[in-house]
Amino acid sequence: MAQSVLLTGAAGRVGDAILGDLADEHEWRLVDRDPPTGEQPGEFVVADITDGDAVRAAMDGIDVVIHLAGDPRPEAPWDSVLTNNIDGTQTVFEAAVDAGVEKVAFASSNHAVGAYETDDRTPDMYRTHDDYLLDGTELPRPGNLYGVSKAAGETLGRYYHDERGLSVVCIRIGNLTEDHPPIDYERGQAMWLSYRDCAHLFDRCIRAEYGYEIVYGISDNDRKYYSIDRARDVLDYQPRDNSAEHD
Ligand SMILES: NC(=O)C1=CN([C@@H]2O[C@H](COP(=O)(O)OP(=O)(O)OC[C@H]3O[C@@H](n4cnc5c(N)ncnc54)[C@H](O)[C@@H]3O)[C@@H](O)[C@H]2O)C=CC1
Ligand SMILES: O=C1O[C@H](COP(=O)(O)O)[C@@H](O)[C@H](O)[C@H]1O
Repeated sequence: MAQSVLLTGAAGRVGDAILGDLADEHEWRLVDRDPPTGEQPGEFVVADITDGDAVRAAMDGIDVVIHLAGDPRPEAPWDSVLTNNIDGTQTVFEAAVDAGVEKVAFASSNHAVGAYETDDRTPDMYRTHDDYLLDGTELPRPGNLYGVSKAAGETLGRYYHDERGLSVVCIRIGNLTEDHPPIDYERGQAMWLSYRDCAHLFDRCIRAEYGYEIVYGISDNDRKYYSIDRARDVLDYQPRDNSAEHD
């Protein structure tokens, strides 16, 4: 059955990947502070996610929220991540609970755990002979303030699940690129997420049943230091791409 889905950050790259494959699969309401370019698959609300009134209005009649909006730069300064990523995410979770939304999928990041990539582990952990693996049960270990903001978003999700009854899945997205994995970048190849696997993963977040989860969002790359077992088990994520199959 089609569900009513609110997609924040719809005008960005991850939003583009999701809507590229799923435009006809659900009833979409799109939110971004940047106005749309071209035709959209649903109502487009131009709003900032830190504007509580606008976010509450956008939640009306919504079953599921995919929350992407935020500053995606690993080098983003504290004032930006505090406003866009932490305050904005709290505003979205709070409005979702108030509106009786069932589930929220939160775009977390590999950078929430970037500091596990210590000097003694790298670059081996990016290569197939190495078996170092993070599975989503480890504590956050950010290597920058952007990663801190994503860990904060995951913790907000934990609170809104435990105390406010929301189903929440946090996707620690790897490196999304269109058509092929990053070139000459071993780390990016190990955490590549293809556009079609990205769309499929978020489709599973819309359709699956869960309580509170943290999963990694990468394709089925030969070398991976993030496990996708939890995404497979809980969401029935079945990726089709593998960075090793590209030159
Ligand atoms: N692209 C990637 O490989 C990865 C992305 N992510 C996360 O996924 C999400 C989406 O990332 P991308 O699509 O790559 O970034 P993007 O910059 O292409 O898209 C983000 C969108 O959010 C909007 N936005 C930002 N702050 C906003 C605010 N306060 N109110 C309303 N709209 C706002 C922007 O206008 C933009 O359209 C981000 O939260 C990012 O941290 C996480 C890991 C990897
Ligand atoms: O969270 C994010 O991660 C990806 C991959 O990180 P990078 O440091 O290897 O580039 C990044 O491209 C994206 O912009 C960011 O939001």
